[in-house]
Amino acid sequence: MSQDASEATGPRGFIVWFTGMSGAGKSTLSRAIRDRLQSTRSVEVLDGDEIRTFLSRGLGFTRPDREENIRRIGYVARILARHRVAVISAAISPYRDSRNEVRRLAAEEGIPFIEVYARASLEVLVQRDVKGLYKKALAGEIPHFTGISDPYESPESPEVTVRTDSETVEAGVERVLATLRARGLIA
Ligand SMILES: Nc1ncnc2c1ncn2[C@@H]1O[C@H](COP(=O)(O)OS(=O)(=O)O)[C@@H](OP(=O)(O)O)[C@H]1O
Ligand SMILES: Nc1ncnc2c1ncn2[C@@H]1O[C@H](COP(=O)(O)OP(=O)(O)O)[C@@H](O)[C@H]1O
Repeated sequence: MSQDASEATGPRGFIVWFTGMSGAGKSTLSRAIRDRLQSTRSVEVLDGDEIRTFLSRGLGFTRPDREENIRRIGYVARILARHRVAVISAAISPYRDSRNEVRRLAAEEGIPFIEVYARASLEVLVQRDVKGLYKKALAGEIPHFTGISDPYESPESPEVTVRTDSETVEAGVERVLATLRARGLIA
């Protein structure tokens, strides 16, 4: 049986939900935010790569598979947030409907949900090519590659947009933290 979260004490949980294309900076910003918060509270990063190894193994990159991946991450995020963890999700989550569904389910439980759009131009992403995937995708070697051979639906009204092609990591982190502070979620 699960513990009644209302019996626990400490700051309330919330979900910071990153979205953005591969190489946009979701992992970098998530880890930096975790580093800033972890001395004062419980915090967990749900990183795309790790999730796909342990929770969503076997899922690919078709729309139904990505939707299932996001549904699972959202489920775990809500469980953690219920127990007062600051949850940071760093999956691409390219579909607006999937993100909005996670937001809706969080809202049903009164869990604050902060959508953060990690945004950079395709030109910069291709220049960065952190994992060498853009080169392959542009050569037609990766079907369903987000932004090249698969859609990316940018958020319509994210709580925060971080332009990682023109802002420093530190500035992006500060803006996310400022939003959390303004909502009374962190000190
Ligand atoms: N076809 C295709 N499209 C996009 N990304 C691909 C693809 N194939 C492999 N990868 C690698 O998988 C990481 C994205 O997985 P996610 O779980 O975040 O994707 S999703 O949210 O389910 O859409 C993504 O990681 P990040 O670069 O950290 O975003 C890629 O490294
Ligand atoms: N302002 C910034 N914010 C985040 N990442 C940045 C920024 N400027 C440059 N980068 C670099 O861009 C890359 C982003 O990679 P990563 O965080 O793995 O992206 P993602 O998780 O979205 O795939 C890293 O090499 C990071 O150092």
